[in-house]
Amino acid sequence: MDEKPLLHKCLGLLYSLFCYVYSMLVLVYFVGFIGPPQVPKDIDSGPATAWYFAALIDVALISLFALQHSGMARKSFKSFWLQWVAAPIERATYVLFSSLALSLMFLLWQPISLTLWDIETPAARGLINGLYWLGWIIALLATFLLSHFELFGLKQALDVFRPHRGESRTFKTPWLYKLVRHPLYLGFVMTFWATPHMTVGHLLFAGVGTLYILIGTLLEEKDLVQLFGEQYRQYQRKVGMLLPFLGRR
Ligand SMILES: C[S@@+](CC[C@H](N)C(=O)[O-])C[C@H]1O[C@@H](n2cnc3c(N)ncnc32)[C@H](O)[C@@H]1O
Repeated sequence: MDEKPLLHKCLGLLYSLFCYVYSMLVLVYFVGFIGPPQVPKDIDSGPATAWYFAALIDVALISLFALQHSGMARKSFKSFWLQWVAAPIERATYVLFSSLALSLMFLLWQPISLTLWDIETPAARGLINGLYWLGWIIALLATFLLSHFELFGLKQALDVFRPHRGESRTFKTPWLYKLVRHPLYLGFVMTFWATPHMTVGHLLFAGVGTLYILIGTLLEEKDLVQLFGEQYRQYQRKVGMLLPFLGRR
C-alpha cells in the first residue's frame, strides 16, 4: 500500500505525463529524421565534415543511447537507482532519459552524404516507402499489444490512485508476438533500412542501430527467461526472434 500524500501522487502523474508527451514528440521527430517527412534537421542534412570525424561522432551518439537504454533497463541498475527515484515514476524517468539521448543524437548527428543508392523508379520508391511506414505501424502496434501506457510509464503513475493495483508483469504473446518474439524491434529495423536514398551516414545509422538492437534483444531475452522461466524458453523454441521461423532456439 502506497501511503504517499495525494499531492505527491498528482505531481508524479504530471511528471509522467510530461515524460510521455516529450517521448511522443521525439518519436514523431524520429520518423522525419530517417524518413520522408520534412524536419528541420534530418540524417543527411547539416554542414559536411571529414567522414572519419562524422563517423566517430555518430557512432558515439548511437552508443550513448544504447548504453543508456540497455544499461538503465538492467535489473541491477534498477535496484540501485530506486533508492533515489520513486517506483511509480521509475519507468517514466527511464523513458525521459531515452528521449533525451535520442534528442542529443538528432541535434549533434553529423551527415556523411555520399550516396550509395538512389532508387528513382516510382513503383520501387513507393514500395520502399511503404515498407518504411509499415515498420512504424508494426512498432506502434506492438507497444499496444504489450501495454503501451505501461511501456511509457504512465500506467505506473496512475496505478497509485487505484485501490487494487494492476497485476504484476505477465507473459504475453498476442497476435504479432505469435509470428516473431520482438515485433517492435523488427519494426524499427525495417524503418532503419527501408529508404530509396541511402547515404553512407544513413547506412552507418542502420548498421550500428541494427547491431545494437540484436545485442539489446539478447540482453532482454536473458531477463525474460529469468522472469518467465520455462514458459519463455518454450516460446523461444517455437517462435522466431526478429523474422518468422528464424532465430528459434
Ligand atoms: C520496448 S519493449 C519491446 C518488446 C519486444 N522486445 C518487442 O520488440 O516487441 C521491452 C519490454 O517488453 C517486455 N517484453 C518483451 N517481450 C514480452 C512478452 N512476450 N511478454 C511480456 N513482456 C515482454 C520486456 O521485458 C521489456 O520490459
